[in-house]
Amino acid sequence: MDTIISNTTEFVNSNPTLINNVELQSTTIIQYLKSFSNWQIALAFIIIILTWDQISYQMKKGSIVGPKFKWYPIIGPFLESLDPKFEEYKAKWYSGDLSCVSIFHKFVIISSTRDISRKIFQSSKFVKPCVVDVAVKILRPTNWVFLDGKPHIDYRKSLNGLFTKSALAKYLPSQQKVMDKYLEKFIQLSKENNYEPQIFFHEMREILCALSLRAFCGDYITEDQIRKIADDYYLVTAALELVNFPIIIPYTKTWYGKRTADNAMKIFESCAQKSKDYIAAGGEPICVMDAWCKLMHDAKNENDENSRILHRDFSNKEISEAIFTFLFASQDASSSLACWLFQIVADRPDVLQKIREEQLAVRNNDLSTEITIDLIDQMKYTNMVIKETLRYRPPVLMVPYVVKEKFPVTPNYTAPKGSMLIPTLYPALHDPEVYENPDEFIPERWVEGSKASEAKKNWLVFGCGPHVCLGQTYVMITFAALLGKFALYTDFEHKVTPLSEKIKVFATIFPKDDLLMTFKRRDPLTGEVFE
Ligand code: HEM
Repeated sequence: MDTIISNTTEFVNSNPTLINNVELQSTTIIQYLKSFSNWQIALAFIIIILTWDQISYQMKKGSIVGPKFKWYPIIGPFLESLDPKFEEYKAKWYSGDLSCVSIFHKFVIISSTRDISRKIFQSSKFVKPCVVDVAVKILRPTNWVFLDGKPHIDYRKSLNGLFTKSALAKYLPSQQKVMDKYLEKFIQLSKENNYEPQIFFHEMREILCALSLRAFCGDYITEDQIRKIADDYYLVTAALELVNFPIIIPYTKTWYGKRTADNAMKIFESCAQKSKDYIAAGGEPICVMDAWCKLMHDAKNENDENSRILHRDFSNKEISEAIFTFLFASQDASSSLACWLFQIVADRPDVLQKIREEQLAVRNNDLSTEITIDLIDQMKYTNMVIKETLRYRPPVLMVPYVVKEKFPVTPNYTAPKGSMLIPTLYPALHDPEVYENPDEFIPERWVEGSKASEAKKNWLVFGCGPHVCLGQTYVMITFAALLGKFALYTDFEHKVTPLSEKIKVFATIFPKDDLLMTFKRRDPLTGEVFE
C-alpha cells in the first residue's frame, strides 16, 4: 500500500503539467456549475433521484408482475396503503404468482401461491419476520419475538410447553368464568337496547382480551386491570399499523401505543412475581404464567441439562414481555375470528341447530358436566364450524417477512436483500381444487378423510415453519368452549346488512358493518327463549 502511495506521489510530482491540468479542470467544472442557477441544480438533482428511483424499481422488479413504472414517483401507492382495501389486495394476489409494489424505498414482493408462500415461511436462512420500525420500540428490543435463527428456535422450545393440550386444560376453568360473565353482559346489553341489534365489534374485542388475560395471568390480574388493558388495547393496534411514523412523538398514535404497552407490561411483571411465589409455595398451575414458573421450578431440581437450559430462570421483565407478545399476537386475530364466527353461525340457523344438538350430546344432556379437553375433542361438528370459519375468513391475510440475503424464490426470480417478502394465506385457503365452491361456507367439507382435511399443505391459517402460530391449539379449544356455551345458553341473532359480508381490513379482517347483534337468554334443554 505504502509503495503504491509513494509511487503515485512521485509520478504526480514529476509531472507538473498533470497538476496544472487537474487544477484547470476543477476550475472549469466550478465555473460551469456556477453558470447554473440554484433552481437548475435542484431540478437536475430531482431528475437524477427520480431516474434512479425508476431504474432501481425496474431492476428489483425483474420478470414479476407489477406496475410497469412507479406511477407516483418515490412514494409509490403510499396513499392507498393508508386505507387498505380487501378487494385491492385480492386483485393483487390474483394478478400473478409473484407481484410487487414499491413504496418509498421499500420494495415489496407478494407471493400468492400455496407452494411459494410455504417456501418463504420455511426459509429462515433467507428471511425473518418483518415488523414496522416502531414495533421494536413498543414491544422493546429485548423481546424474544425479535430473535432469529437458533436463539429463536431455542426460546420457542421453552414456550411450546405452555400451549400443549395438557397445559391448556389447566387454563379452561378460569376461562369458563370469563365466558359466563360476558354471556350475562351480552344479554344485559341487549336487554338495555330493547333487543334491537347493536354493534358488538367492541364487545367481541373485549371478551377476547379478557379471555386471554385470564388464561395468561390467572387471578394475579384484577378485573380493573383487565378492563383498563381491554379498553386501551386498540391504541397498540393503531400504533403498529403498517404505515406509521417511526419516531415516537408525545401525544401521537405511537406514543399512546407505547404508553399502553408499558402499563400492561408493568402489570404483567408484578403478576409474574406473584406466580413465582405461588409455585415456590407448592401451588398447581392454573394459568400460562404458573405453567412457565412451574417448568422453571422443576428444571432446577431435574438432573437433565437440556431442561435446565430451556427452562432457565426467566426474569419477571422477560416474562412480562413474552406475555405481552401473546396478547399482541392473539388479540386482533382472535377478535376477528369471534366476529365472523358469531355472524356466520347466527345467519345459518341449521348450523346453529347442529351445534346445539352436539353440545347437548357430548354432555349427555347433563349441564353440570365439566368442560374438559376430552369433551372438546368430541365436539366434531363445532370444531368443523370453527375450522371452516378460519378458512372462509382467515383473520391473517398476509405475514410480512424481510429478506436477509438474496433469496432465489423461484427458478426465475431472486428477491433482493432488504426487500419485504409477503406470503399470503387467503388464496391457498380458497383454492377451488381443494375446497370446492371456496366462497361458500360448508363445515361438512372438514369431515375426517375428506379432500379438505387431507390437504394439510393448504392449511396456512396459522402460518408454517419456525414461526408457526404458538397459540393455534389454544384458539381451537377456547373457541369450541366459547361457541358451545353461547349456543346453548343464548339465542343470538345477527342483523344482515349489505356490508355484513364485505371485509374491512384493520390489522386483521372484520365485517364492514361492525357486527350488529342481539343476545337473549335461552334454556339449553327446552330451547325456550326469555326476554
Ligand atoms: C385466530 C387466531 C389466530 C390466528 C389466525 C393466528 C395466526 C398467526 C400467524 C399467521 C402467525 C405467523 C406465523 C408464521 O410466520 O409462520 C402467528 C404467529 C404467532 N402467534 Fe398466532 N394466531 C392466532 C392466535 C394466537 C394466539 C391466541 C396466540 C397466543 C396465545 C398466538 C401467538 C402467536 C405467536 C407468539 C406467534 C409468533 C411465533 C413466533 O414468531 O415464533 N396467536 N399467528
